[in-house]
Amino acid sequence: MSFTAPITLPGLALDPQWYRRSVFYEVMVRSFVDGNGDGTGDLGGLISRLEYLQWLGVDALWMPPFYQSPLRDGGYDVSDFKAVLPEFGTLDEFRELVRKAHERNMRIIMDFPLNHTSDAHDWFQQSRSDPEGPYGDYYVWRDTDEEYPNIRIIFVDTEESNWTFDPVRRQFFFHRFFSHQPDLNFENPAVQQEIFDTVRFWLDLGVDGLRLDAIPYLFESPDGNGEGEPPTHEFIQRLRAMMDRDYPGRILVAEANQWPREVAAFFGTEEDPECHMAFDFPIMPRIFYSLRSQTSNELIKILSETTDVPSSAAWGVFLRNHDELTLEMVSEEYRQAMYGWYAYDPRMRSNIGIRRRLAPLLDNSRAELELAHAILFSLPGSPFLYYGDEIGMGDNIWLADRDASRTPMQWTPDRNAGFSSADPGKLFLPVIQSLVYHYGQVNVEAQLAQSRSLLHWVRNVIHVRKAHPTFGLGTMHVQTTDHESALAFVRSYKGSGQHFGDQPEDILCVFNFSHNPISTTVSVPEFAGEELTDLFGGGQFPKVDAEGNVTLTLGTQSFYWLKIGNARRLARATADDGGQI
Ligand SMILES: OC[C@H]1O[C@H](O[C@H]2O[C@H](CO)[C@@H](O)[C@H](O)[C@H]2O)[C@H](O)[C@@H](O)[C@@H]1O
Ligand SMILES: [Ca+2]
Repeated sequence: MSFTAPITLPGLALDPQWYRRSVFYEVMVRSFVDGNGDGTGDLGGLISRLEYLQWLGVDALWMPPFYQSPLRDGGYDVSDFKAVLPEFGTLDEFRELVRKAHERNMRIIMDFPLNHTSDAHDWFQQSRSDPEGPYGDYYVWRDTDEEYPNIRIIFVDTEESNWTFDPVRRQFFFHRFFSHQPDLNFENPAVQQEIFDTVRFWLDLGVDGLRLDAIPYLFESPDGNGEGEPPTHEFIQRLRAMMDRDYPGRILVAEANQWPREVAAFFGTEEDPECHMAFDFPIMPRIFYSLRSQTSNELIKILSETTDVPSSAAWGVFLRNHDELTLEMVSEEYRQAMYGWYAYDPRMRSNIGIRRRLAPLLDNSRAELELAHAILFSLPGSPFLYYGDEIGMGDNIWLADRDASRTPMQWTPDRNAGFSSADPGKLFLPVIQSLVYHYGQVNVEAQLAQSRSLLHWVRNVIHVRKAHPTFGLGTMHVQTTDHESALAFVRSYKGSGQHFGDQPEDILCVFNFSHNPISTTVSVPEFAGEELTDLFGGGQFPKVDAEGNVTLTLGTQSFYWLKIGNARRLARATADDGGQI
C-alpha cells in the first residue's frame, strides 16, 4: 500500500485552538498493527501506519490505555501508570511514536483511567496487606458494604455491588467498575499527588493531552450519587491550572457519560476552567434513533437545548468507540426501541448498551453510513472516528464483552488481514471472517483500489470538513423544516483571517432520515435571496426565496452541505472585527 501523503515540514503547527479544528481517531494499540509478529498489536506497528492516518486526514490520535496491565478490562485496569505493557512496546518506542506523529503534524491524546487501578497494582497489594503502611489509605476501605447507597452500579452485567470483601485486609473496598478495579481514594492527598506526578510524567514525554476516563467518579459523598461531586470539579480545576501554567497547549478531555448540563460542568468556567473537551454522550444515540425512526425530532430537541460553555470548550462527537453503544442517555421507552432495532440478538447487548460496530449496526447500508458520517462531521464539536469504521469493519458478537468490536484492523486480504505475520491461532483476537465483513472483502488495500469505496468517501468528507473551519469553530442554529424526517441547521463562522481559508462563512446542512426520497421546505429567513452552493461538487442549488424559504429534494437517507452565498456575508465581514464565534 502506498499513500501520497502531503509533504510537511517536521513539527506541530502552532495553534492554541488545535483541538477545535482537529479530526480525532481512536486507535487501540493492541488491535491496529502487530509490528513484531507475536500476534498482538504494538507501538512499532502503529508507528508504521502513521502515514496511512495522515493520508486519511487524521489530526490527533486518541490511544486507549497501553500501560502495564493484566488486561482484564482492555487495559483500563492499570497496574503501573508509568510503564508500557511490554507486549505493546517500550517507553522509548512511545517517545518515537510521539516524535514521528508530531513530524506529521499529528497529536497524541492518551487515555488516563485515574479513577481506579487494577487490583494487581502494587499500591493495592500493599494497601490490602499493610493497612497502617504508606499505601493503607490509597483505596476506599470500609467495614461494611452499606455506604454510598445512592451510587449506581455501572457494569450491571457482572457486578451486584460496588463493594467487594477483601479476604486479606478483611474489609470491603469500593469500586465503580469491575471488582478487580478498586477505586482510588481521592480524599488522600498522597493519591492526588500520585495523579499529578503521573500526568507530568506523560506530558514530559510529549503527549498533547489526556482523556480523563470515568471522570465524574473521583470523589464520593454520603448523600450524593458520586457523579461530579464538588471536590471532583475542584480537583480537575487544580489539574488544569497546573497544565495551563506548565504545559500550555496540552488538553484535557472529559469522559463523562451524563446529560449535557452535567457534562458541561466538566468544562468549568472562564474563571475556573476544567477540561478543554468533553464527549457528547446524549447526541450519539439520538443519531441512531433518528436513522431507524425516520424522524428528526429527538435530534432537534437535543440540538436546540443551549448549554453555556466557555468560549474555548469543544465537544467531542462520535458514532462508535471501544465501548458498547451506550444507551444510558435515553429514556427506557427509547432504549427498548433501540434494542429492538439494533440488538435483536441478546448477544448484541452489553450492560446498558449495544456491543456492535458501526457498519453492522447500520446493516452495511452505504447510504446510512454516509448520512451518519455527514452528521458527525457537521455537528458542533470535533469528530472522533473509531479505527476500522472508515472501511466499514464488522464485529464478532461471539467474543466476550466489548471485544466484539476490538478485533484486528483489516489491512489486506492476506493472512491475518495483514494485521500480523503470526500463526493465526496466536492472534490476541481472531480476525473477522463473517459472510459480509470477511477481511477478504473488507480491508484497506481493496478499498484503496476502489475510487468509490467507503474509505475514499470518508477521506473526502474529512478533507471537505477541514477546508471549512466553520465546522470546528462556528455556531449552530437549528432551522425549521416542514418534514418530520428532515433535520436542517446552519453553521456560521465570522472567520479569523489568520489561516488560509479561515474566512467568514455560513453553511446550511440538511439531512433526510426517511427511507424514501422527500421534498422539504427549509426556512432560513436570515438568508433570504442568498445563493446555495454544494460544498462537495460546487453545484448551484435553487436560491433562498425572498421570504427566506428554500424547497429541496433529498434522496433516500441523504444530505446536503450548502454554502450560503456571498453578498450578505461579505458585508458582514467588513463590519466585523472577526475572530470570535
Ligand atoms: O475503566 C472502566 C471503564 O471506563 C470507561 O468507562 C466508560 O464506559 C462504560 C461502558 O463500558 C460507561 O458505561 C461508563 O459510563 C464510562 O465511564 C472506559 O471507556 C471503559 O472501557 C472501561 O471499561
Ligand atoms: Ca506485537
